[in-house]
Amino acid sequence: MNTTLMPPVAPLSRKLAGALQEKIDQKTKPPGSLGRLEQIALQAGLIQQTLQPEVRHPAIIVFAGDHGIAAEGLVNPYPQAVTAQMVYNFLNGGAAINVFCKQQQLALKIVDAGVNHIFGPHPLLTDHKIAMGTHNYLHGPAMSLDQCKLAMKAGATAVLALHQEGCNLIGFGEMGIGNTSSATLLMSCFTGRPLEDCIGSGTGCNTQQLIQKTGILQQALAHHPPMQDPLQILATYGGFEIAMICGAIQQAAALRMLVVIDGFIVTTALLAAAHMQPAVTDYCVFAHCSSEKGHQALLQHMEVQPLLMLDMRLGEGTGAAMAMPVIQNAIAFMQHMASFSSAHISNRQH
Ligand SMILES: Cc1cc2ncn([C@H]3O[C@H](COP(=O)(O)O)[C@@H](O)[C@H]3O)c2cc1C
Ligand SMILES: O=C(O)c1cccnc1
Repeated sequence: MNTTLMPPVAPLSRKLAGALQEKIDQKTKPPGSLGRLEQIALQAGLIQQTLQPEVRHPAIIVFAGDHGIAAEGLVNPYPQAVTAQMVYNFLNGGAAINVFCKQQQLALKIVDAGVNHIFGPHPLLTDHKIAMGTHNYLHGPAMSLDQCKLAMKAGATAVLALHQEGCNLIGFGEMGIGNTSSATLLMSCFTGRPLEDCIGSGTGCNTQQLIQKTGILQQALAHHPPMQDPLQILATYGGFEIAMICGAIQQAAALRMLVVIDGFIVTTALLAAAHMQPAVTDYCVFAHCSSEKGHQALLQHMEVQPLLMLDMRLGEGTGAAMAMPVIQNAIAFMQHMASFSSAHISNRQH
């Protein structure tokens, strides 16, 4: 499916798994004692097809886009204008993701996927604007199939640029007021779970607002026929930033990069990507379990384990940024820890 649209993603070969596990087990520690770090080291070795995996130029890309549904304020506690205002905050270095990237020495790129505002040129900002926001999916699809394909290709282009700068570890983030609603609808369509299992309070809906959000999203689902084609589902309910992340993930996996999945919204972009190319998930590390309600169920549905539980629910790639040091340490132990033989330590229990 979609093999002509996106570069093909090969399922991860486990050819080196035995040798990688042997190397991990020869490190000066009881077998398995580095827990999830050992799994990440093994995964990085399989992705990079080497016994010496390494991290080069780790980066976060934040894709920003506006949502037609958000203009009416019925599903989002904050006004649509906050998307553009937050993009300026990213460019000025003031957002949470800026602080965390600086702290962790991660490169940060911002992509205008389709914000309802014209930005001037800025060294941190890449312009891949598809339109001034999506259409309201209460009345028709959020975007055309052509726009959806364009968005996926733009996401791939953004990843290609970072890869050419030497990056092999990439985290994805998003900004788009109203995008927990898109993510909810995508989760419900792709998993077949009822809306109530997928919906949460986003940026902070109170009880009344959550009832209203649920009613509106039920209307959206009723307005469109049930669909099978992942591209059509993505175009109907997605955002430009979500479609770009869907394409970006596929490109990153095709380039054998290690992909760090952020919170609820980015996980739904991966869900769409996995329905186009199932092997993408092999290349992913799941940074955290967001406290947005649907996320835990979604991770369980995908049969994956998040690294961190920090009760975060921000987006922007902040969860991915938190997981980066864990991943870097996993690869560092593989590179730098002594083995039992090199350190002359007995590798036997008495
Ligand atoms: C100031 C501010 C900064 C944010 N940074 C990320 N989000 C997050 O909240 C939005 C989704 O929530 P909802 O669907 O409820 O609108 C997205 O933009 C997401 O990235 C933010 C939201 C706000 C208000
Ligand atoms: O988990 C997320 O990614 C999330 C949750 C709420 C609002 N924005 C993002």
